[in-house]
Amino acid sequence: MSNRIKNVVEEIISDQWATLKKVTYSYQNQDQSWSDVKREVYDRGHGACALLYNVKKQTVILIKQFRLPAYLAGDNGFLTEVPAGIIEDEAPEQAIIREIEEETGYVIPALTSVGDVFTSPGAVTERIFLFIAPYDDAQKVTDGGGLDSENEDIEVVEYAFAKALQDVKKGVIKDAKTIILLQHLALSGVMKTSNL
Ligand SMILES: Nc1nc2c(ncn2[C@@H]2O[C@H](COP(=O)(O)OP(=O)(O)O[C@H]3O[C@H](CO)[C@@H](O)[C@H](O)[C@@H]3O)[C@@H](O)[C@H]2O)c(=O)[nH]1
Ligand SMILES: [Mg+2]
Repeated sequence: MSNRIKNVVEEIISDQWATLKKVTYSYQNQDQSWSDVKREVYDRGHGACALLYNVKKQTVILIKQFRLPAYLAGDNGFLTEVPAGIIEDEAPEQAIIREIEEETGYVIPALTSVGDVFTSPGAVTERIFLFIAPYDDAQKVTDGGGLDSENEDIEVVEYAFAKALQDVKKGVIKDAKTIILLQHLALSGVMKTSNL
């Protein structure tokens, strides 16, 4: 906690599926003076996501689903992403193991953590925990596709890794966590990037 922040007062504006708060606080500027600041903050918890890769096939598993906020922002709304989900009362790795199975149909017993990021720190409290893991065909146990009870309609796509990187370059893949993980995998040297 910074001693440049004090008198934090939170007021809940909306508390339905997630929470929207109005927060006031005193902030000490670089010149030591104090300002009173007011901000709106959206809290929908934290998330976890994972990039599944197969070195032998040079492929990755991505999913495509409709994202209303992206649609409202002018996109067609159908985003290609890594599987991801909201962390409930559990460790990030446990959350992503469950989400991978629900969304892609793969059972992945263990993953490697590659850190965590704030997705939109000016407005949203969310921290996303990033993972990678190898997969093979034998680990696919169901079709995946998400939960009907949550109106999820997810298409699972096995992508050539080189095509995924080209789609990042072309701006076809626009989701930040997905781009971070694809670029991480490219930099890690685990997959071939020589033809790019
Ligand atoms: N009823 C209701 N359901 C909602 C609402 N907002 C989202 N949902 C549903 O709640 C479910 C959440 O699915 P998860 O798989 O757990 O989360 P996610 O949306 O994939 O979130 C992941 O990706 C996000 C986008 O990058 C990340 O923000 C998040 O941290 C996580 O990584 C989805 O079915 C979604 O439609 C809402 O306002 N009301
Ligand atoms: Mg999800």
